[in-house]
Amino acid sequence: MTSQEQIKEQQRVDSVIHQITAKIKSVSMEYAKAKTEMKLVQENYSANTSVNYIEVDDRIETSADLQQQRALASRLIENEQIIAGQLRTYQDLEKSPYFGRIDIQDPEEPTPEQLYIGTASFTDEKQNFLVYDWRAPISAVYYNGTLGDVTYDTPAGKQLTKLTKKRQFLIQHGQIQSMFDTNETVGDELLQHVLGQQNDETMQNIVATIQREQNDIIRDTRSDLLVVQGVAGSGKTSAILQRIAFLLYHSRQELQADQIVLFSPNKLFSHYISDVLPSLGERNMRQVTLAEFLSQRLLGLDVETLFDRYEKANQLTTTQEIYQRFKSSAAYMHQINDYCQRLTPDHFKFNHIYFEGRIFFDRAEIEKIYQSLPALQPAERFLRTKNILIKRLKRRIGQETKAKWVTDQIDQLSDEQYHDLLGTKRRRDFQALDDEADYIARKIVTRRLRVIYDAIYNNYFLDTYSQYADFMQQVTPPTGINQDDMSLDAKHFLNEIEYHRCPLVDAAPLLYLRDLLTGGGQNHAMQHLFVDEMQDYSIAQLQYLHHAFPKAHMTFLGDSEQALFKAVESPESLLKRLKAAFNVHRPRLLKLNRSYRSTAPITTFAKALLPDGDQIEAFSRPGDLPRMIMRYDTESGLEALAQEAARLRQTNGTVAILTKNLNQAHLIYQKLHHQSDDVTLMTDADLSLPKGTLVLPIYLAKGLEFDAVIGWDVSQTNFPDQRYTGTLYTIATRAMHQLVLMSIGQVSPLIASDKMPQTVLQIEHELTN
Ligand SMILES: Nc1ncnc2c1ncn2[C@@H]1O[C@H](COP(=O)(O)OP(=O)(O)OP(=O)(O)O)[C@@H](O)[C@H]1O
Repeated sequence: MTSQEQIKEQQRVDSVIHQITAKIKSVSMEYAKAKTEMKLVQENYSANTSVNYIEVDDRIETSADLQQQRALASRLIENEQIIAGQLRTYQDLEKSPYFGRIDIQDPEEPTPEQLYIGTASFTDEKQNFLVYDWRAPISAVYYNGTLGDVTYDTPAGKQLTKLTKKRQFLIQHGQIQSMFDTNETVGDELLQHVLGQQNDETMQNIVATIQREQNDIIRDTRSDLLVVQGVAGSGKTSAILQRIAFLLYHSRQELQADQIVLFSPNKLFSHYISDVLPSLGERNMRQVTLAEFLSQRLLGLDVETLFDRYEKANQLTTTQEIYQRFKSSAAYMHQINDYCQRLTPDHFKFNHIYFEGRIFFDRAEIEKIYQSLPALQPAERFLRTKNILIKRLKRRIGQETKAKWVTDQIDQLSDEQYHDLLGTKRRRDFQALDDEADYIARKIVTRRLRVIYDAIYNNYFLDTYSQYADFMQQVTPPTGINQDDMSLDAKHFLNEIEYHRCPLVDAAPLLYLRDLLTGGGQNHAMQHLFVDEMQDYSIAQLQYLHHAFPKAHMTFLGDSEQALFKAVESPESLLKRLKAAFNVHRPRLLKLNRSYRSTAPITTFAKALLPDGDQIEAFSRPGDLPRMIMRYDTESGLEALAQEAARLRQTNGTVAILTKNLNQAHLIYQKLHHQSDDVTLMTDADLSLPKGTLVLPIYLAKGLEFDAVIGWDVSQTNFPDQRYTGTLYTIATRAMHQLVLMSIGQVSPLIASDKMPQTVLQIEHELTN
């Protein structure tokens, strides 16, 4: 490209930045004004809240006044937040106003038009677009089109235009660092540059370099079930986040960030991705891990986590494995549904409702209510039972108001307490003095019996656990286990419940049964459900999520090769199973085969670990060959590890030592942290990733990436057979720039196999088998 051309482009950059700076100035003034206004209201508000109440009437007036001020304050806060958001967007644009340019010529136009694309739109005073948002319909051409005739979607339908030029820019601090014209989606030069950089503490947005197949995921607004199977490092997580930003832009009026929920693999990951949406001027969606979601819904129980499962996964007997598979299947959930539909009223397991240690509503009474109702859907019948119980509770409250303890309590009330009970009522609202006393008595009894109301409201009168155990005893078992085995398992489940524990595999089925019988548990407001690392979810769990968010469009992303303890399944068969389980209309499967995270030598090694690794395409970024270091006892292995970690740290911001399990992570940490204060042991409770040397079990590193990775003890003892292929592959693919593997004793046959080309690994010692 001629330097003349670059000078011209730089002049445009300068001119746009000049206008952005002017805009920042005016918005800053607006912001300062909004802040002052806010402060005034706040001062006024706190002056009012310290008023002494003398008369009830005063209090009512003051509180109306306060309410008005509160509403005003929240409006001002909202306004202040909007302006602050705009300011942040302009400040980002000021450093790098855009990253792309397209020249397009519409059929009826004599000359092409030049459009510039950036992370947000920017218009001049006459509302001419100086920068187009990357999510605008026309911007799709930048990501999708090669030069020539192209079409793009608009609200009015498909539009045809001719793409005559596509130019990419790297602009930093207002200066064009490089620019290229390209016919590709996004040229490799820019991608090389971005991917070669050191890892940041949090993930970056990828809008400047989105690839065509990623763009398909981001801009899909049609599918109700979008399944993305992508190899490690192919940008699945990145695509989710840009997709959310796109959806928020696309449906600005109807969709709010808190109507989108993302299930993420762990809390570290939640933090890791938390900057992407704000960097695109959007609020973050809701984020939750499966463990958090299940324990919120099963309050009082200690629900086994995926991490507990990883730690135990290889201790399961064959029969236990059959249970696990069965309870993870759509067939099991289907049987729960059938069971609930067929359940006769005399098979309901009701609980007594207790009050202060004594039975308040007897289970027999509840049973009778339920049985007396017409044969409706279980949930409807349950709701009616609930309403009758609440009516009876109200009646009991009415009777109790006459009790002596109530009159005694009224006599002892202070003025303040009395007014408190009166609430917004005034003396003149009552016809007679008795009415007022009655009102107060009711309030007192209602407060005391509130726990009963809560118990009814929360369905505590159904013994869900016994009901689920009853289901297990009736279920048709799969081949390999019989009815007696299922009964034993039901006993085991109830025994766990005694200790307030719930096995992970039972959590979703249990909740499903509870929801079907009680009619609860569904959130109809959620419009999009995203599940990252879907290979770690069972179909039963996914089905429960679909039930819990019935209106939500689903986007599930995963890599079956990274399943840490599950057989690999082809994406097509997975989609088929999901389609059958979910009853969706517009399912779509997309695949991402190109891996961007790691250097080409690392990806080449990682793909050689897999039986069907050929489909993985390495991005052509050069780097060192992965190294294999062998030692023959743990002590010298740990020595070598310490040296290796220190060596890698000299050139890398983060070095992660990844282990198979928590015990091994502890062992390493014990040894290393005495030698260096740069070492951190990461646990499930950690929320952020520091720089330095990190030690963590692989399941906590899911979805994350590090400058350098040391895979600890990839020996035959630790990784004996193909059940560990997924684990090893996941370890190797966490590395961006450098990968070292260490083995104590003979190397795992997964690595030391005939299939592994000798050229993909640099070996420090000869392999012994
Ligand atoms: N189009 C792109 N432009 C720039 N960087 C990209 C692009 N696509 C992916 N990357 C980078 O590649 C790395 C891997 O992306 P991401 O974590 O989204 O992949 P993933 O498929 O979710 O990986 P995994 O399944 O292994 O966790 C990230 O650093 C991401 O920023």
